[in-house]
Amino acid sequence: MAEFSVWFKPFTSQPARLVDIIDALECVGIDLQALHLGDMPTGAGIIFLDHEAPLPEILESLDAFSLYADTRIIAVAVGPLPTSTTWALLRSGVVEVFSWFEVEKPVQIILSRLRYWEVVEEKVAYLQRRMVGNSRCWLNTLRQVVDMALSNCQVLIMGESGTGKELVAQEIHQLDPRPDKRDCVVVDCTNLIPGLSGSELFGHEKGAFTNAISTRDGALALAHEGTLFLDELGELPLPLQAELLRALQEGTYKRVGSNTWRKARFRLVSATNRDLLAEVHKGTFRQDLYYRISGWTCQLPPLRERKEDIVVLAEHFFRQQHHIQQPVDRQVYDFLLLRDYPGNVRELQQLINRIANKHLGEGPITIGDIPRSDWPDFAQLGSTVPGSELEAGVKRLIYQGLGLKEIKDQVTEIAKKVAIHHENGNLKMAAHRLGCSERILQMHMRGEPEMTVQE
Ligand SMILES: Nc1ncnc2c1ncn2[C@@H]1O[C@H](COP(=O)(O)OP(=O)(O)OP(=O)(O)O)[C@@H](O)[C@H]1O
Repeated sequence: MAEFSVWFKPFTSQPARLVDIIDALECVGIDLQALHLGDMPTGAGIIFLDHEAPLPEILESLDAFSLYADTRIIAVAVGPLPTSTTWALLRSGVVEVFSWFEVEKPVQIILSRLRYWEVVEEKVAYLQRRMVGNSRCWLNTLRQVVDMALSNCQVLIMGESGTGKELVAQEIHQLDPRPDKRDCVVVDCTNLIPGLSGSELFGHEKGAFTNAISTRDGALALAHEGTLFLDELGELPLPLQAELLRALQEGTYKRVGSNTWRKARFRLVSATNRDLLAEVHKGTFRQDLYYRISGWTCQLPPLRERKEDIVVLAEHFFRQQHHIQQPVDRQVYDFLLLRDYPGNVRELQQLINRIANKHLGEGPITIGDIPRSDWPDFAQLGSTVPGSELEAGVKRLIYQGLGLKEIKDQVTEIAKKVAIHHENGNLKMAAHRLGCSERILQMHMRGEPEMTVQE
C-alpha cells in the first residue's frame, strides 16, 4: 500500500520525462492522482512544469489552490528553471521548488518533505483544539508555530494585542522536543520596576538593596533548562537590554549584589505588539539584541484578516468556557461577523462572555442575549441600508442604457466579489452568506458566466 497519496497537475509538454518521474515516485510508495478541473486540492500536491510552461496560467492555478486551507504544494521542474520563475512560484504559495534532474536524490527530497509534513499536520491538529481556527491564514500560522517549536531557535512572536501571542509561546514550550525540559517562566516586561528590574531577571543577594531581606533567584535561574518567555519585550528598559544581551551571548549572569557568574541555559521566546525594527531605528531598542532574539519571527494575524474563524472561535468560547451546548441563532453569528474587533480574539472572547452571562434558561442563544451596550450603531447601519447609494448606482446603469438582465448580472457579480472579499477568499463561507452554491462562486473565480451553471 502507498505510504502517501498526493495530487498532481502537469504544466509541461514533456510527457516522457513526467512518466519517468511519476514511476520513480510510485516506486517509493507515493501514489499520484491527477487533479482535474473543478477537483478540490486537499493535502500535499505536486505541480510539474518546465521553462516553456505558461507562467501566468500556473500562477492563476496556484491562486485558486491557495483558497484551500490544507493543501501544500511542491513545484518540480523537469528541466532548468529561471530564478525569477522560482521566486514567482514561492510568492504564489508553493512551499518547495526544485529541478528534478539538477538535484541529488530528488525522490528523497519529496519523501522527506511529505514525512515531515505528516508530523507537522498531526501537531497542528493538536494545536487547533487549543488555538482555534480553520482559516488558511491561521493554519499557516500554526504550521509555522510547529516548525519553530521543533527547532532550537530563539523565537520572536509579533502581533497586535489579543491575537494569542502568550498562548503561542506556551504551546511552543509544550511542543519543544527537548528531553527533560523544565518550566516555562513568564516575565511581563511592562511590570519591571526600573530600579529593581535587574533583580526580577537575574535575582539578588540578601542586602543588595533596601528590601532585599533574603537571597532570591531571578527568572533566568528559574528558566534554566526550560523556556524564558519575555512578554512585551519592547518595554524592556535600555540598561536591561544590554544586560540581557550579555546573558544571552555568554550564557552567564550575576545576581544583583553578587560578583559570581552563574550559568543559565534556556530557550528564549519573546513577544511584542510593537514594531521592534522601527524601535531599533528610533534608537529605543538595541539592534544587536534584536538580531539575537529574532532567530525566527512569527507574525500573528489580526482577527480582521481571518474573519472565517469568528464563528468557530465563538462556538469554542460558548462550549468550552461556558459549557453552553444549546444552538446559537444565525442572527447572533451575523452580528458577530459584521462587528470590528480592534482587541482581536480577546475582544471576541469578552463579548461572548457577556452574551453567555446574559443568556438564561434552556433555549438557543438569540440576538436578545446581546447586551444593549454591544448593540450596533443603528445610525451608521442606516446609512448603508439599500436605498440612496444602491439606487444612485442602478440609476447610472439605466442611464448607460443597460436592461434589467444586465443590471441584475452586474449587481450579482458585485455581490459575489464583495462576499468573497469579506470572507477572505473562503468560497464556502461566501456561498453560505449569499445563499448560493459554492460551485457558482468557483465559476465566478474562473471567470465563467453563471448561466451555464446547472444547480
Ligand atoms: N486562537 C485562539 N483560540 C482560542 N483562544 C484564543 C486564541 N487566540 C487567543 N485566544 C484567547 O484570547 C485571549 C488573549 O490571548 P493572548 O493573551 O495570548 O494574546 P496576546 O497577543 O498575548 O495579548 P497582549 O498583547 O494583549 O498580551 C486569551 O484568553 C487567549 O486564551
